[in-house]
Amino acid sequence: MEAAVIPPVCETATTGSPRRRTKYCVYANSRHGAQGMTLVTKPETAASLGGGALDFVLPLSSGTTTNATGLLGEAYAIVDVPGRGKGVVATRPIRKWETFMVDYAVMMVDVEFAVDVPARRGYELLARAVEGLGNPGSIKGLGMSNGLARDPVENILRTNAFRAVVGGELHMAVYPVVSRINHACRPNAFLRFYPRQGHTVEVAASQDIRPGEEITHSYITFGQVSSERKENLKKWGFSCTCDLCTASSDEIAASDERREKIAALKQQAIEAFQAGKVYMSLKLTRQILPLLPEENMFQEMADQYENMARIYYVMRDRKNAAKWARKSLEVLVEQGYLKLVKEEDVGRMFARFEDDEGGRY
Ligand SMILES: C[S@@+](CC[C@H](N)C(=O)[O-])C[C@H]1O[C@@H](n2cnc3c(N)ncnc32)[C@H](O)[C@@H]1O
Repeated sequence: MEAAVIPPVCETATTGSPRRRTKYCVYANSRHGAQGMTLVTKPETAASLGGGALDFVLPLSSGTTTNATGLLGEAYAIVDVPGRGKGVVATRPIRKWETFMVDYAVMMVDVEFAVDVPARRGYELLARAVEGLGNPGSIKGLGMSNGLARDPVENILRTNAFRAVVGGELHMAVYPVVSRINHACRPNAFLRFYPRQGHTVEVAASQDIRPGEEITHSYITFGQVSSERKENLKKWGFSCTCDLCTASSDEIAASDERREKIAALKQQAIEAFQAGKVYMSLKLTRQILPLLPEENMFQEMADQYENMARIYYVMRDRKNAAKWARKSLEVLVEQGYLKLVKEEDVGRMFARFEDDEGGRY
């Protein structure tokens, strides 16, 4: 395919001493992937990525097709969700752990750009970055719900961007389809990022999802109680209307109680292990395991199974240590982080326990 890389357009910051003023450029390739790709970054960062910065090979997963509005798979559709703008719903049953969506960053902006470049010129460069895409509509149509932004592209970045490290520098990255997925405090899906593969993100189900059901992921760390979630979602600028936050006060209180219990047990298990009370630590960790599914805290399972393996390892019970190590690795396979469980992975886990001198839980 003929390349469609436009010559970079640059701007030098007006802050800092004249010799050390940072330069930022817009690099765009309108034919990268389905939508194009645009990068607003320092020339050194672009250079560190080599010639392939805007020319990643984008492997489309099966079941994913492209159309004018973005990467659309047959498993989901983007629809209006009352009170939450747009959202994503399942159009067929999605099985637990199934990977049903793949998306790519189409726009990445160095986080320091907004601080270093004066607003008016910065907004011009951002607009140019969007126009450099093969399909500017994939960015322009995204949600804007940030009350502090003074420019539409800034608003889109603030509402939708994820953090991404590009050439060692922190950037904001926008994914046109994944950005449509709303937050839930007990979500039914999760994201796996692949920064070294063209900043791809995959979305997988953490439970069975019915047709018509909204697909959600968590914008914040899992397992928080309602008051903490409210505080942490403030920086996203919305008050959450997910199923858990709009449940009855009894249900919210029961969930908070379970989450507090899990947090307390985790803390006590660590303290017992560190004090050399391994039987106590084992007993406490065993109590955590059945509580996790009740809050769908699936992303903790592998860690807790690994903790079981570590405790048995320190107790010199190699048979049980290997059993729990395998269980932990099996969870990572189910969740798509690992291809398969190899015996050498169990050995590697044990070597890690040795390196930690059994001291770290
Ligand atoms: C990344 S966007 C998600 C897609 C967005 N709804 C759209 O129309 O494109 C984040 C914005 O969606 C809305 N949103 C996401 N999850 C929500 C929730 N649980 N409750 C209320 N609003 C939510 C908020 O306006 C938030 O700033």
